[in-house]
Amino acid sequence: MPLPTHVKIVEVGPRDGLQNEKQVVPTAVKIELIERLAAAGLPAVEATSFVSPKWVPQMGDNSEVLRGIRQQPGVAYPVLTPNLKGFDSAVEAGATEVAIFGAASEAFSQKNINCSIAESLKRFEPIVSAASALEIKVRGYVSCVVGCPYEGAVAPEKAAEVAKILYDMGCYEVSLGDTIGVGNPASVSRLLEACARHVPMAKLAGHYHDTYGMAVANIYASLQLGLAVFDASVAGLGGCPYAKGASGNVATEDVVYLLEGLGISTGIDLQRLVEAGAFISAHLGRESASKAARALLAKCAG
Ligand SMILES: CC(C)(COP(=O)([O-])OP(=O)([O-])OC[C@H]1O[C@@H](n2cnc3c(N)ncnc32)[C@H](O)[C@@H]1OP(=O)([O-])[O-])[C@@H](O)C(=O)NCCC(=O)NCCSC(=O)C[C@@](C)(O)CC(=O)[O-]
Repeated sequence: MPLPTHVKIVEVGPRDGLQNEKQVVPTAVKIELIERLAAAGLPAVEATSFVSPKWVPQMGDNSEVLRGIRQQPGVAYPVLTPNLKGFDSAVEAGATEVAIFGAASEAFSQKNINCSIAESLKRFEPIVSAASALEIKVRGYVSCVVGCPYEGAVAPEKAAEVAKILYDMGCYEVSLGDTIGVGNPASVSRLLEACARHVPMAKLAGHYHDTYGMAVANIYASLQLGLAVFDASVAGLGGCPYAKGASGNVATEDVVYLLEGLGISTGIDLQRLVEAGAFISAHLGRESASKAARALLAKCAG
């Protein structure tokens, strides 16, 4: 199959990236990061999550963040909503796109959102109905699509089953989360083949963490199967608070560098993206996890 000519990147750094940071990141820094990412050409920047602040304190300023962004036309700013309470707060703060997040592993579902997979799917139904009435788009996530930190390997069919339910429920796209980054091109290809038997490939996205350094290889394997939407996190920020040891998402800069090399358009200005990554890395007081960003910054400096 020929590679896609255009790929959409969903930037998840301000949410998935920052949610695991121990130090409190000021609201103004989060807002500036989101605005820099949108200015770099990202078509979607996941801004925050309306989860319990007891569970994820870093996202406790969700309303201030969402209200504070000077939104650009044509850019989506989705937010995570685990239940109707979160959805209502998100709508009140002006959300026009939300994401619901389930899992392919029972143990992870319990640890992450305190209920079983079946209960979570029941909980999502009223969110999707309410969103549909308000013409709010809903994206779906399935976590632990390759492996779970508590249960080990996850069967591709299990991930596909949950992806199908989310898609049939009304999610416009389902993002497949390799939450702990254990996938490799072979296992991710098996996963995509299983999911594409139930959900059109054009409605799936890849969300690959880079724990074992396989994320870029997994994206390349996914492109070969026709996948054209990928989640990524600027400077490779992140990890999940309920998946110990998992590293950040694949770095957005690395994905853009790969895609540019393959002649695939993204609409993203790599230089401005690298500057956004340098901005948040300087704030966090550490070097970017993106190899492409580090190389480009060194080239500029030298
Ligand atoms: C789902 C809950 C809320 C259940 O948490 P719970 O404790 O079972 O909730 P509850 O319904 O029993 O309510 C308990 C208290 O929480 C409050 N509450 C209830 N809901 C909300 C809300 N939405 N916003 C604010 N407050 C809320 C509620 O009002 C009540 O307050 P109290 O009466 O005790 O004062 C909790 O487990 C939670 O917030 N979990 C979120 C965990 C999380 O954010 N994980 C990271 C995101 S997922 C991820 O990163 C993976 C992904 C998407 O990136 C893809 C991948 O990589 O795989």
